Amino acid sequence: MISRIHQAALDKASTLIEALPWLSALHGKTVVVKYGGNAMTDPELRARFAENVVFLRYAGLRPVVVHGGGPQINAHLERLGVKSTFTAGLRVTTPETMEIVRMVLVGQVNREIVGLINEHGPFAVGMSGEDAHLFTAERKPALVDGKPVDIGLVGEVVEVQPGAVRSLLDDGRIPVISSIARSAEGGVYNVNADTAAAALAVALGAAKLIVLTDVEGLYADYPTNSELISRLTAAELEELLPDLSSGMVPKMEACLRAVRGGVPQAHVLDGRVPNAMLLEIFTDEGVGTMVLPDGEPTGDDA
Ligand SMILES: Nc1ncnc2c1ncn2[C@@H]1O[C@H](COP(=O)(O)OP(=O)(O)O)[C@@H](O)[C@H]1O
Ligand SMILES: CC(=O)N[C@@H](CCC(=O)OP(=O)(O)O)C(=O)O
Repeated sequence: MISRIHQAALDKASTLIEALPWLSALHGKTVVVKYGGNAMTDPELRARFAENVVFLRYAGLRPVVVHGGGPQINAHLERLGVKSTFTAGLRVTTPETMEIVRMVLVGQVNREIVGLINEHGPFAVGMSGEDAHLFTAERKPALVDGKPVDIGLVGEVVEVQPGAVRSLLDDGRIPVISSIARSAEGGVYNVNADTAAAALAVALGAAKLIVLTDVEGLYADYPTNSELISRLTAAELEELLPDLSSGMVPKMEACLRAVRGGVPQAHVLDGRVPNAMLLEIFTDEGVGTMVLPDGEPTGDDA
């Protein structure tokens, strides 16, 4: 008879075996993980996030982290008494705000993520999206009721030169990238981190884009309904986009951009759930919302 202790050990072994097809399919593949500021507020969860990323690296994948830090920027602006507003989910960015955005993302948030990953070994190397011409952006107005509104030094990534990131990956490192871009004219732009992550996933030919946030995934009819949409195609998402509200708009646009750009799967996951990334990648269940290319079966018609 199998004792209870043995049963627990057997269950662990089956969980490991369940991961085998995914380990095999994703070996050597690049996964771009967007780590949102709202998913990094709890120190315990930040440590779990770092562990998960290092796990992916040891499991033979090539993880790349692109991070935001909206709440951390807000806190710093508040301390300095600088007012900041958002239009259509994007921060109105004056030259003074830009200096602070850059300082917080590159000098504070990036350093913290790099430090947490490197507690496990010499893996993480921090970069700003400006470095080695990684991201070049053009100034982008926000769209309010279909009309363009100037929001200052906010950019849309128009060119990605992923060479430096590829070299780091080839060297076994984990690139950790802040969502700042250079402008072709020599300045810097504040770019939404979801959009930057999608652009990089496309340029690297990543196998997955994973966006970590502070909700389970995409809800239908938010906020009246919290029914999770677990799978949808790019075309289905495109239809939903005009009805989405601010926080989710850049995230779902990023998933659409990634999938339309050739990334086979884009996911929005709950960063508040410990090990959500590992559950998504290595188990049969899957969690959060998955966006697939057109023509792929979703849950409803699979
Ligand atoms: N349809 C929706 N489904 C889920 N969340 C939504 C939806 N529409 C808007 N949201 C909001 O978007 C937020 C996530 O965006 P945001 O706050 O910008 O996160 P992050 O800092 O991770 O980028 C959620 O906390 C939720 O309040
Ligand atoms: C243009 C714009 O809005 N940029 C964002 C960049 C950081 C970000 O995207 O952070 P999250 O991922 O935590 O939201 C900002 O200034 O807050």
